[in-house]
Amino acid sequence: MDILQKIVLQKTREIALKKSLLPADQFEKSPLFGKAGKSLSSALKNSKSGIIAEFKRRSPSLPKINQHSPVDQVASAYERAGACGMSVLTNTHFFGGTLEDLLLARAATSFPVLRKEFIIDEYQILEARAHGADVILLIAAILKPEQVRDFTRLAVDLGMEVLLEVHDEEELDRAFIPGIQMVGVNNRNLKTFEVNLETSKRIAPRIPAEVVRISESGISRTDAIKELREHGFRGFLIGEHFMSTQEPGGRAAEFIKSLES
Ligand SMILES: O=C(O)c1ccccc1NCC(=O)[C@H](O)[C@H](O)COP(=O)(O)O
Repeated sequence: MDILQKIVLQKTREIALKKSLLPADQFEKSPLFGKAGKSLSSALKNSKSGIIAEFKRRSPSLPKINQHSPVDQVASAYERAGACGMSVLTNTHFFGGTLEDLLLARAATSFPVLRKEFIIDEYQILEARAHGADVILLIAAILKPEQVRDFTRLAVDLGMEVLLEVHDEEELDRAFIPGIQMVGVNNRNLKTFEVNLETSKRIAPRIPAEVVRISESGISRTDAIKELREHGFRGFLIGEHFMSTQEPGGRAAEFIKSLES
């Protein structure tokens, strides 16, 4: 079983339990539920940096990244640093994140916030909105095309945007549908955990021109961003490079400043 299969198995059990404890209609009671979401795709189109900074405590490829930095402080420091949005891992079992992290990041900032989760059920989309997400991630590798279509429709109806994540051309061709605002190419091979930015460059020409291109994972050099921009990328999702210090916001600020020079 590969890591995505393991994650999906665990998520399936978790969602069944959650549904029995808290029915989905309860999410409508959240004060955040009816609020209009903030557009990450517009922020990226108008941004100089294009940086989406991630809050990530640990991961299957790196068991200890940052156990101590408080999410609200990191979130506001990322915003001050000039990031145009933030990604919050809410997956507890494999990444040590929580839905409370998402709420705290939302409350501490006014830029768009992405819920980074392995979404396999509409329940999680309602949950995302109730906890202040502006964007959800849909991972092509774990979804059928009809799920991508239905989940996109629901997210858009709730005022959110969708970032469709792909690892190769086949996933893109199978899962992309008009209405998706952003496509993210994940440079991490989830079978070996190796990262290779060539993956983004190879897939870029296949992404429809009107869609915002985001390169995800393994980015730690400003030169890499300059190269990826030449391939039409407008967004750059960075987790480990910022979080593997006690001052993630400070590292993001330095990085963004050196991008501008
Ligand atoms: O990061 C992992 O080990 C991982 C393993 C299995 C599924 C997803 C995984 N990562 C999620 C992400 O997409 C990254 O957190 C994100 O792109 C940032 O990557 P990085 O800058 O390399 O931390």
